[in-house]
Amino acid sequence: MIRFDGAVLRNGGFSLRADLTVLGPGICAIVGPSGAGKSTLLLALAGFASIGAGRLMIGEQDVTALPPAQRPVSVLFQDHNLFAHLDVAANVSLGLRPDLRLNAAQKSRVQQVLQHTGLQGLSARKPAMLSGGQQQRVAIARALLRDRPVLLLDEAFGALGPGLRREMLTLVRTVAVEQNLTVLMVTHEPEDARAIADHVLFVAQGQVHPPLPTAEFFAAPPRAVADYLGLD
Ligand SMILES: Nc1ncnc2c1ncn2[C@@H]1O[C@H](COP(=O)(O)OP(=O)(O)OP(=O)(O)O)[C@@H](O)[C@H]1O
Repeated sequence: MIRFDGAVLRNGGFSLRADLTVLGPGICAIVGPSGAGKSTLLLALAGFASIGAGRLMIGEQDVTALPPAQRPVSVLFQDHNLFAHLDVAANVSLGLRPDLRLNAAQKSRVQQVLQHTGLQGLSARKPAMLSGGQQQRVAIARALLRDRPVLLLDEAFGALGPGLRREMLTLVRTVAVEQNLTVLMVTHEPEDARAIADHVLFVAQGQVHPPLPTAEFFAAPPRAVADYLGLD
C-alpha cells in the first residue's frame, strides 16, 4: 500500500498536491496531460523530488524523509541506463550487488532472472549488441533483482514498437503477479492501462487524483478525464 497524506510534491518551481491511497499488490497506471506532473509523482516516490508538506507512507513505513537508496522502491525510466562496458549478466547483477561480488546463490538468482526475461542466451553480450527491446529487458531484469516491493515505470516502453511494447507489458504483468509487486506505471497510451492495469490514476491541474478501477475509469470517466481521453 502507498499513501500520500496531504502531501505537496515539489519539482523545481512546480508543485503537485497528493492525498490518496494506492492499494497493492497490483498495477496502477498513471495518465494525464503532458507537464501535469506524472514524472514528478514517481520522482517523489523514489525520493528524487521533495515532499514539502504532508507525508508518504509505503506499507507501514513513513518514507517522507528517507533517501532514495533506502526506499523499498526500484525505478525504470525510458532511458534504461545500462553500462556500455559491462555485459548483460553484469548489468543485471548490479541490481543485487553494486560491486559485482556475487556469491554462488546470487549468481544462480541472476541466471534465473535472465531466463525469466528471455535473456539467457545473451548474457555475455554488451548492450550495444542488443536490440532496444532486449536492452529494456536487461533493465527490467536488473530492477526485478533488487527485490523491492514497489516498481516504478516512467514511460519505460515508449521507444518500443507495438509488438515489443505488448511483450514488455505482459512481462511486467507476469512478474508483478509472481512477485507480489505494486507497480506504478506512467504511460501516454491509455491502451497500456486497459491492457494490464488494475487501477488508473489521473494527474491534472496540480493534483494527483485517487485511483479508480480500470473498467470504471474508462466506462464512466470524470469530466476532466473524458476531456483528456478525447471523449464527448
Ligand atoms: N527540474 C525542474 N525544475 C522546474 N520545473 C520542472 C522541473 N522538472 C519538471 N518541471 C516542471 O514540472 C511540471 C511537471 O513535470 P513532469 O515531468 O512531472 O510532467 P509529466 O506529466 O511527467 O509530463 P510529460 O507527460 O510531458 O512527461 C512541468 O510543468 C515541468 O515543466
